[in-house]
Amino acid sequence: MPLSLAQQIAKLMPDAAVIMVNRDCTIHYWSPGAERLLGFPAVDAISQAGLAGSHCESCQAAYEVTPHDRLVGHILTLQTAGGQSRVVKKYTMPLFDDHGEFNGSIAVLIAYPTLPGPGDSQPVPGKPYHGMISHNPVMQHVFTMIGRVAKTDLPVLVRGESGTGKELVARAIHEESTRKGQPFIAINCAALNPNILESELFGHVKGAFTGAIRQHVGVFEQARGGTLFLDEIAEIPLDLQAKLLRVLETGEFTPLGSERRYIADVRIITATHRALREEAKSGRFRHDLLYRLRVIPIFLPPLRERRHDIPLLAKHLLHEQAGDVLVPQLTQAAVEHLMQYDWPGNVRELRNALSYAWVMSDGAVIDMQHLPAEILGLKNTGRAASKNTATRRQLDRHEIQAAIERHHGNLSQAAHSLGISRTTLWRKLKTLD
Ligand SMILES: Nc1ncnc2c1ncn2[C@@H]1O[C@H](COP(=O)(O)OP(=O)(O)OP(=O)(O)O)[C@@H](O)[C@H]1O
Repeated sequence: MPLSLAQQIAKLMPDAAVIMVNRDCTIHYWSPGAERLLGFPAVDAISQAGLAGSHCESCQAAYEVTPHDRLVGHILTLQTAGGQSRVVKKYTMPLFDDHGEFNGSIAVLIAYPTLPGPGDSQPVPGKPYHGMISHNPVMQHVFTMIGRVAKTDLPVLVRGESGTGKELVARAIHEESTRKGQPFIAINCAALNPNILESELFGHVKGAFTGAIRQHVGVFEQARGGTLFLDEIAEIPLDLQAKLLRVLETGEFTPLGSERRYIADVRIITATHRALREEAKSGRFRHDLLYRLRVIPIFLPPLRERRHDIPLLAKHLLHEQAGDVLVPQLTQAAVEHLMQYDWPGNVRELRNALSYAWVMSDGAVIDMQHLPAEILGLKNTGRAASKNTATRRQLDRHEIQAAIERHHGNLSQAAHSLGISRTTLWRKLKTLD
């Protein structure tokens, strides 16, 4: 192994982290610059296979080097030994022996300087921040990240279970950025038929395919100058992933059936509930697209991991729902049940449960018996069945209205979030007048 080569690079670039890995990808050299930039002493780093798997997805991407890796200036966020986020540019060069076999690799990481310093955005714990409320430290860190990344155009990937607030984060970044005032367009890649997804993204000209009776402007064009939020990005088919990658690389897109290329002047924010690295490992997601999209990863913890937020959130959501009308109070017993439940649907489920409870209560006090059966730990028996049709109708109306508002009138997305088809939603809207 040409250790002296790594040492020479380290001498040449004392501020950079110079890391050399063996053919089995264990760390063989860790420069003094790496100690300073990443905070891990060389004695801890050497012989480790990628330090950081346990606490940071992108750390693995930073240290792990495969025979095919040849990364030129990829921007990554990683965590230092002290738990700070650090944005770096990563360069990697695989090395091969005389027989052409992979023989380790050298990685050089340099601090990426364009992010503003801490303190630029000052969310206050317990106060709403772009519609989100929390006093959980992880969420507070997310709010701070939002303020910082908003000052750049770097691609952000938001990961979190359904209903954790991924779209709210994307909107907040847009609102904090200089693109504020320009369009924010959200599209759910899972909700659309893969056959029309390409046209939804890039648009098509009249006659581009059978049934294309008129021109269609895609979301890349609709969001021009603003932000494009691609939700459930892991669900896009591989051939479309290749096309999206090309757009990100060239900064241009071509509508289906068109000869013309357009500049893609959008900031891209993506979201998924899946572990994209795992998707990439299993071949369902392109590695190169993953690296392009996940420059700044933001992770949203599920609600069951921040239970202490539940009373605060419940109050906030009831306030939002009741508006200026009398805001119902939750009894201690109701709060306790809310805090014990696991919330697989996260904040969205909490919102729906409160809508339900509000309808079931007298509107002034919500007690435990007003909560949905699953939250009380009851099986879905008589209680659910005994709901009378009138209440069910009211509840549906409220849920549906809330879903449509949340998705800004987009019925497909509203239907998706309610777990019903677009046609069923139409039918319900008709019966509910
Ligand atoms: N921290 C929060 N404070 C207040 N409301 C929140 C918070 N997080 C989420 N919500 C609310 O929860 C609901 C779901 O949020 P959002 O649509 O952003 O989630 P999501 O993660 O994008 O969901 P999905 O992946 O299913 O699209 C919305 O009504 C949103 O207003």
